[in-house]
Amino acid sequence: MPTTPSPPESRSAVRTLLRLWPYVRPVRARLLTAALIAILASCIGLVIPLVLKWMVDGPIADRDPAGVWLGALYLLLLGLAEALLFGFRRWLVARPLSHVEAEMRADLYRHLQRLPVAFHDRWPSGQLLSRATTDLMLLRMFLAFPLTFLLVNGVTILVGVIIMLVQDWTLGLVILVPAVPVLITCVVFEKRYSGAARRAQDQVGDLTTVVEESVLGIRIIKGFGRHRSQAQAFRELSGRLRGTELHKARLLATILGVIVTLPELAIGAALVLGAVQVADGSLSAGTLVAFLSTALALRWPVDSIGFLLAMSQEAATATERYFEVMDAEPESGVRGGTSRGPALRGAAAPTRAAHGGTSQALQALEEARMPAVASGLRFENVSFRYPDDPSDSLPVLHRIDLHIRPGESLALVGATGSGKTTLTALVPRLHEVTEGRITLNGADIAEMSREELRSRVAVAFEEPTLFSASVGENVLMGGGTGEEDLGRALAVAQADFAHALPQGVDTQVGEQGLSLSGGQRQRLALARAVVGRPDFLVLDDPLSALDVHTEAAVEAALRRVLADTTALIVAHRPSTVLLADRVALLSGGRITAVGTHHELLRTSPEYAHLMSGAPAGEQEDQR
Ligand SMILES: Nc1ncnc2c1ncn2[C@@H]1O[C@H](COP(=O)(O)OP(=O)(O)OP(=O)(O)O)[C@@H](O)[C@H]1O
Repeated sequence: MPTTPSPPESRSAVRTLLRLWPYVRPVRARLLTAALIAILASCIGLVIPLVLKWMVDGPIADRDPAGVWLGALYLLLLGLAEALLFGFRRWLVARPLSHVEAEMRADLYRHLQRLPVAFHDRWPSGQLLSRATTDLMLLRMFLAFPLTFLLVNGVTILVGVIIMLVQDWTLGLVILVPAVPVLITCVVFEKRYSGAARRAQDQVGDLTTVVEESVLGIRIIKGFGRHRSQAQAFRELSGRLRGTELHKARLLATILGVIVTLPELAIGAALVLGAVQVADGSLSAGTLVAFLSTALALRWPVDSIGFLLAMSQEAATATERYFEVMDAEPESGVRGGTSRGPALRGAAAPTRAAHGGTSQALQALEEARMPAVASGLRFENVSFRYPDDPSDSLPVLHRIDLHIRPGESLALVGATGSGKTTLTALVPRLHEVTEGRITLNGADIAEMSREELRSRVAVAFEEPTLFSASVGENVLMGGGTGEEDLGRALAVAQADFAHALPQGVDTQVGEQGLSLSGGQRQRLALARAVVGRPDFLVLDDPLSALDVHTEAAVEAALRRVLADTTALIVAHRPSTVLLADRVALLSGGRITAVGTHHELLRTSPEYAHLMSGAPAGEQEDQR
């Protein structure tokens, strides 16, 4: 399973959360207004104890029922105002924050589409899914709640403490005693909780990956009776996640224990002291009631700090995980200036002549007569190493020189693992060459925009991928404009079965096209490759799942299409090779022979062996 890069060792939660500013900026006015409204509502809550004081020392002491009723009316109005203001705050933030979440998700999705294939090879899909769902939900909740309430509760506590100190400063100091241990606990908690939150969110990603793999691989799991071992793997991961969540709960329980108990003890102490002072006559009963009501009104703002800090830590972790993906470099666009490696032009391909025998020498001579700006598809001194391969390892492809003339189709043959798929992936720039360059009609593909490159080059892979869309939509993804192109492409790929589906070409194919057979999917993928009438066609063994009769029919139709298309076709079977005008043999990361099928059968024992259908065990891993 691919693994994600490990998270940074330490980070400041505030600095991490500040990265959300570009998304929050457009809604800052609403958030600020909502926070001010919440502060106002909270402060109204703090006026209630003062009304109580007035009632106890005034109308209640004077036994004045009208005054008591008036006080009750004030309390009711204050309570109503507080509730209405809190409701208004929620209304103010709900819509803009769901917009922020949607924007961030859209940006993440857009970025994922632009990240290179090498990134997707490295990152487990579950990690990306969990970032796009759970993490973004945590961020929305943070913006809606802890962000505002850390501020609101902070201001409320400050105002409340000032009111208490004004009522009676000695009792106020008693209430303030637990502040220091509570603050220390918060700092310690923040550090510990941040580690646990990161672990838990990463484990959610791992769990998502396992669920996704199990669902996509359900046929293999059932076919090999692996459901028990798969369930075991799932249980282990979910057990680990449960352990981390319990650890988080224990940390939260500890901080809540401290945050709730110490202030409660302080309130208890203040109550005893206050009662003694009232008995002494040095404090009015109303002041004590107001003091204690204020202290009790501050209970929720203080108690909630634990939750708010925990949610903020989770949001900081979610932000960190979100930006880990967003910070990954997208595919490079147009490479300006000179090419990366030395460009060999015309016949300047000494390695090929040395490796390829007479047929290549002939080709080199022939190319020497061609104009300097060679047309067709040309690999010039191309080397390639996968980004994660150690730099001292042998490159997968080494100094490849290959020229496919305009309108020519060239079959690429080689033992399994020799690098054929890798070579074909370089043409649409799914991977970037490490050295050298590839040209289309003389133009370096690295200097073309991706849109231009992909409008000129079409690809079909051995493993055909279809999307949850109609058959027609899947095919027309390759270009083409309508019914006519679609019908022609389906005919070339011998995919006329599409017309016989329940809703014809409008029939929806299930996820990954699994409702179709392997051969049907391959033919639709081939139709997708040819529908846009590309100048260049790259086919990675696209007929492997077809029976011989269908293959022959596809080949006959393809031959007509290929008449004016420059094509590179990975082939394993002689029947596919015969589609092509010439064949190149890839061995040990190099092109070791180029010629017609019959030439290579005569001159290359390795080629003859590969085409003979004999077990190719000894041909593998020649690099
Ligand atoms: N994403 C990747 N990261 C690192 N190495 C890779 C990656 N994909 C393929 N390789 C390695 O590159 C080499 C060439 O693989 P490639 O798929 O190009 O071979 P192939 O000739 O197409 O094989 P086959 O005929 O079996 O499809 C192999 O050794 C493979 O292990």
